[in-house]
Amino acid sequence: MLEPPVTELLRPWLARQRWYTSKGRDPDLRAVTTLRAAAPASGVGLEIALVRDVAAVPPVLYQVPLTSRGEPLAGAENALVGRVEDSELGERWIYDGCQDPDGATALLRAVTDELELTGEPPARLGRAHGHRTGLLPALRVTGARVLGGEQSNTSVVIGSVDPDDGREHPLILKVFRVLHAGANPDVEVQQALALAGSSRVPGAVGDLLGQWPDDAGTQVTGHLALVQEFLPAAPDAWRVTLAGIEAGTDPAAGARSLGVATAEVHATLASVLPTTEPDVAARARIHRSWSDRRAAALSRFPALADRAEQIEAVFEAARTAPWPRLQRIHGDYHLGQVLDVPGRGWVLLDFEGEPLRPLAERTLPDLPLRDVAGMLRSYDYAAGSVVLAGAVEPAAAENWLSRAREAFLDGYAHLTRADPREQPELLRALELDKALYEVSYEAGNRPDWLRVPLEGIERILR
Ligand SMILES: Nc1ncnc2c1ncn2[C@@H]1O[C@H](COP(=O)(O)OP(=O)(O)O)[C@@H](O)[C@H]1O
Ligand SMILES: O=P(O)(O)O[C@H]1O[C@H](CO)[C@@H](O[C@H]2O[C@H](CO)[C@@H](O)[C@H](O)[C@H]2O)[C@H](O)[C@H]1O
Repeated sequence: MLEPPVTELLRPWLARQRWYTSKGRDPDLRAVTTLRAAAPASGVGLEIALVRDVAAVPPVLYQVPLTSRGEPLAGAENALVGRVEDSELGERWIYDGCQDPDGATALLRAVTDELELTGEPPARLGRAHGHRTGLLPALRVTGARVLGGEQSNTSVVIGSVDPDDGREHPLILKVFRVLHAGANPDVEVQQALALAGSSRVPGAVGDLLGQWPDDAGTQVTGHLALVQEFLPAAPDAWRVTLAGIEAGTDPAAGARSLGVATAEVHATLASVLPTTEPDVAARARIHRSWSDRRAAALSRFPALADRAEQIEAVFEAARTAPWPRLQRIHGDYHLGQVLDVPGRGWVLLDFEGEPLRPLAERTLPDLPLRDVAGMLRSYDYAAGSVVLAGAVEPAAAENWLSRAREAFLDGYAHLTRADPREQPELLRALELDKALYEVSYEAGNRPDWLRVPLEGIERILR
């Protein structure tokens, strides 16, 4: 027994985290289960608390790995969640398990199936299973650090060496914060690509599957974490692109090669994962999702009501236009999801899909042009953000944007032999859909950036 109970301890802390989805509103947490390491490494206990925020509509299930220590951990003040009184162990210091290097190491060991995590008996059953996909030697962990920045999940870079030859094998452990029943596309799609031999995603190492009771008490399964090869010294395309615009560099070569890389990934995905006909039901479902996004953006930004009819007309034109076969895609493709890896080229990350979209939708075959549209929106964001910052004149940014767009589309068309510009209704609807999603996303996360998708909507409607 802990005093205060873990849900009370977590309440104020969770509300301050970047990945908390109901910013500005207090959570109301219910304990779902706690997965505990059977034999704690180094005397530091790892527990994964699964807590449901029932104040959110619909309720959101969060994963919170915690470590429990008998003494404070020097230098880890920022990782301290709080102090509790444990009825068996006495006073304990509870840390964010991702920021505590022993916690991150224990999570890695759970993924590589060297550490067992079991749920609280008897009523709140839960369990986790590690699953190794890569042939890694027995590694010695040398350190762990959480990556900072704007992230929907928590990623920890883990240094490790092969004790036999001293070679370094840096790894990245991604802890999914919002959990869903079912396979997480970030695991499923990236592993499918990596195991097909694609160098366009990081090497696969393993994943952690969890079991927990859903709202109705039925045991469900979903992914808790993913471990991959970490690619050091690889800036993401967002940073590379911003530096390029500010320096006045021609974007054509980089954007074209990104178009080629995108088409290559789409081709591999179509060959290793199921594809489907765009039948009446699939078209209706996707068309409905566009209308839902329009409604969500309008409720976030009511002034958009003036544009509602024009927006619906764009969606209607796309619904009746010719559609290609549906297939698995990236799903939330933007410049921040691509690394520029020296000697390897563009490497794609984060196939989890849009965090604001239900998982059931994100795992269905979809329109590959959705990714093309996502990247075009991202070039628009890059141009918009340098103008917002006053770093580049609007006319120069506009000129840069049109070169980047055309080069990206040329690269994509070159490899696929299907030019997205030959499907203008669909491409326009998907760009508009993404911009509407961005209105909702920015309203909840970065209201100062709202101008960028709003201006994007105006441009698309023009
Ligand atoms: N395998 C990797 N190698 C190097 N950096 C990575 C790797 N995976 C993720 N990153 C870095 O971590 C950031 C966040 O990862 P991402 O998978 O996009 O997480 P999130 O879902 O939290 O946004 C990326 O933008 C990138 O900078
Ligand atoms: O990377 P995530 O999976 O967390 O994606 C979410 O956050 C992104 C912001 O970091 C957001 O992307 C939007 O902003 C980007 C610039 O920061 C821009 O390049 C993208 O085009 C734009 O959509 C993404 O939409 C959201 O799902």
